[in-house]
Amino acid sequence: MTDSVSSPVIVALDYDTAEAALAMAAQLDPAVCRVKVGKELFTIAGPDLVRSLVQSGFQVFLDLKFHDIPNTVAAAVRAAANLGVWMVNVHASGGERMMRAAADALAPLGVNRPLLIGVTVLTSTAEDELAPVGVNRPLKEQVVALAELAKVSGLDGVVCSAQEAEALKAACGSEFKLVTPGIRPAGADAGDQRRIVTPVDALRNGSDYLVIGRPITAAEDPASALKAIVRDIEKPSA
Ligand SMILES: O=C(O)c1cc(=O)[nH]c(=O)n1[C@@H]1O[C@H](COP(=O)(O)O)[C@@H](O)[C@H]1O
Repeated sequence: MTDSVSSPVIVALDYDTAEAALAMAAQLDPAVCRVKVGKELFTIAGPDLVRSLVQSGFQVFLDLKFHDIPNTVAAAVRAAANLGVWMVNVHASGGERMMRAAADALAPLGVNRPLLIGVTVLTSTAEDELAPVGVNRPLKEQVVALAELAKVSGLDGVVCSAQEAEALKAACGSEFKLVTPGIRPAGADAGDQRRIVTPVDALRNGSDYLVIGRPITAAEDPASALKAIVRDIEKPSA
């Protein structure tokens, strides 16, 4: 799919009703930003909502972070592609065979296939949370290792923190897409996120796409909050 959207921002539509998500989408311009449908909204509003956003002209990132046996994940990403989404993700920790099955399932769709992205280490995870789940190397090494595995498995890129973007571009090359949540304008509340970066710094580090939820959706005027972020990242010094 072509990059016809002017900003790298993906607005996370983390709402608990289809009406709220559509009301937010109505304030957004599909020529300026993309939208993300995650677990909460999809569980509530399902594929009809996704189709409706696609029909409104949005490039949709379906963020369901699939992690299952290869056959199930392959079928799930195929179902996502049939909804017309622009991007879909799986957990890179599901391993090479699972990721290859997902990539192989999308390959027959050619240029019309969604981008297939692997989640490395969630941006809400801090360094000291890895050992208790059995990961005994530094967080950045874990992110790079999962990204390299995603790349050899045929994925288009990964979800990571923009804190790791520079290391990942060096390890995986400039074409490998970096999708970075945990984005917070200076002074914004981190909430449950642990590895946060400002929009300007994220792009400087090499992020291709910025996933932004609460700094936009919880703002008093979400459309203005998005405009301010876009203005910031388009400044010549950015
Ligand atoms: O895959 C994702 O989109 C994702 C991965 C990750 O590591 N961290 C992360 O925050 N996300 C999603 O990105 C969004 C971030 O939202 P805010 O923290 O409100 O900006 C949420 O919808 C998360 O589900």
